[in-house]
Amino acid sequence: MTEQQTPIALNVDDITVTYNNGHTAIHNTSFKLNGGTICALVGVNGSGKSTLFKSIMGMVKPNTGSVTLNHLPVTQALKQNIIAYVPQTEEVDWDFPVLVSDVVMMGRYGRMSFLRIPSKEDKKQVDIALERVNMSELRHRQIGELSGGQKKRVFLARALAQQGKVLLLDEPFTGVDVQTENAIIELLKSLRKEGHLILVSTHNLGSVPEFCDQVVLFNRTVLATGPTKTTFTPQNLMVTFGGALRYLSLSGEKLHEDEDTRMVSVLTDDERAAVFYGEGKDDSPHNNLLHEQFRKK
Ligand SMILES: Nc1ncnc2c1ncn2[C@@H]1O[C@H](COP(=O)(O)OP(=O)(O)OP(=O)(O)O)[C@@H](O)[C@H]1O
Repeated sequence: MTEQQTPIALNVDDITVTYNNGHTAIHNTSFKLNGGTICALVGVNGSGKSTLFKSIMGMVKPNTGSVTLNHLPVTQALKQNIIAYVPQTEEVDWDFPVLVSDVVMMGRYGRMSFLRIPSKEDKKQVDIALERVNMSELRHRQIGELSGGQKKRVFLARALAQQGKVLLLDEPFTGVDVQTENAIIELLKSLRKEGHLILVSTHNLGSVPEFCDQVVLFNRTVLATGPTKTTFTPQNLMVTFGGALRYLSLSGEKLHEDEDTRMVSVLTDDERAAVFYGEGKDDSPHNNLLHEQFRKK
């Protein structure tokens, strides 16, 4: 079977990760996703989202359980360039003297010989990737000279140049303006149409129903997973955010097709998605996180 014909599938099967210091960051975590999906990974700070990404990428080895991509173990999937990862901005050394186009070319390394001499095809894919994230004009800039949003787009371009059908994005919207966020969302939607499987962690709850068709609600293990319409409910979000979430309004399509609208209210298109929180005196990290989101509006 050729790469194009292979149905895309990610299977995380009962993984547990304990770091060397004895901390079990995630446990008994299982979910399955197929191509043509954008899935949101949602959870409080420290709930283990990055650890989950790193486990899928084989950067952290689970103590138990397994991750397979297209029924292949991660190590083989990586060799076949099936999967690309956009890490959190803080995990990258921005002082490293390298040009934007060089960073994007790194996405092609897995397809080059050990001499790493770019072919015509490599250069073409870098051009296409830069164009798709609207960064062609800045291709000769040093990476350290870019703004936060531009850096995100360069790393997205690197993942696109890799031409992996599975994309993992760790908080791609943190520190980016609304225009850039919308541009990234539109790009992800077109990748979904092309059959990509996209798993994206985000703290921006309001935009999840706008572009994610699946969700994984997470706190060290999967709390709920399934279609956004039926899973991204106020009740499930209450559980995910430790009960700090008092009231939630979501824009986008109707979340419930039946009569039971529960706490979900549907806003008109021009109303921005909004997440409201109670005025309680709860100073827990959960509550502070939610208030922080509210302030950003
Ligand atoms: N290398 C490590 N060694 C030991 N503990 C770690 C390591 N990396 C992360 N942890 C711990 O594992 C837990 C999960 O961290 P992780 O970064 O996966 O969470 P997260 O959900 O991505 O958080 P955030 O939303 O803040 O980015 C945290 O308690 C963190 O302190």
